[in-house]
Amino acid sequence: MIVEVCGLREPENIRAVEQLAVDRIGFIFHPRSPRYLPMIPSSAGIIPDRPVADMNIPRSSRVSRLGVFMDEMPQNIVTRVYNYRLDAVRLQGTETREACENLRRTLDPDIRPGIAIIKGWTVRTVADIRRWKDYEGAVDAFFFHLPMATAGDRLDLGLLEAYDGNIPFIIGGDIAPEDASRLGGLRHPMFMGVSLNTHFETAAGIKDIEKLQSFLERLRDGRQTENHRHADCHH
Ligand SMILES: O=C(O)c1ccccc1N[C@@H]1O[C@H](COP(=O)(O)O)[C@@H](O)[C@H]1O
Repeated sequence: MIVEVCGLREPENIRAVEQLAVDRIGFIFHPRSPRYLPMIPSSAGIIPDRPVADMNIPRSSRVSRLGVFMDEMPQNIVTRVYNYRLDAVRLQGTETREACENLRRTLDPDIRPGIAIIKGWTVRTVADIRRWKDYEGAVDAFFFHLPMATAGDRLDLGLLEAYDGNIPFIIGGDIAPEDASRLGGLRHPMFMGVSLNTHFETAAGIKDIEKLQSFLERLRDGRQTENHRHADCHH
């Protein structure tokens, strides 16, 4: 299972998160988000926008980088992929299958060979889950933004049983520290990982390293317990 921490913006905090056992960090390029990572606009659009200077930090060789976009213009996505050396792009607006395919053709191989294209949307019903078919063959993974369920059963993981696609998915949306053991025990053949964000912050865009660390430990424990349980069932 991969762990993605999304919505970072400060270099020191990015370095600290990259020291943890996480697999991917994510930047939000949606201007209305409090976690928005701005670019320095180019002079009259003659040269491409540049990243803010202090974001020009060395890349971790172990932790990959994701950019999150919502109905963004393709040329802006391309500039950010190049400037922030992104390995994956998540489209979380109303982008169509054709938009995903066109973006991949623009980026791969010229700008970023092998870039991962992820389509995300909010999943509230089984019909929402079934929308995966619209993107079959066009994307590398899905991001399902899950709603909160009833009190006591915080995150509604039950909906995921309706997913019968062959493309891996990541889940996110209100995942909190107390969800670690349940997520560690989640078994679905296409379940790829979790995306953590707002419940692991000290302020918008600043991640709480201790909270993340303790979540990662509990996730690993939940995983081990589930693996033992699974092994016992098969003996
Ligand atoms: O975090 C934001 O501000 C944001 C804004 C616009 C699009 C996506 C955004 N966040 C992504 O959504 C998921 C779920 O976040 P949360 O756990 O509900 O806070 C997260 O993985 C971010 O990638």
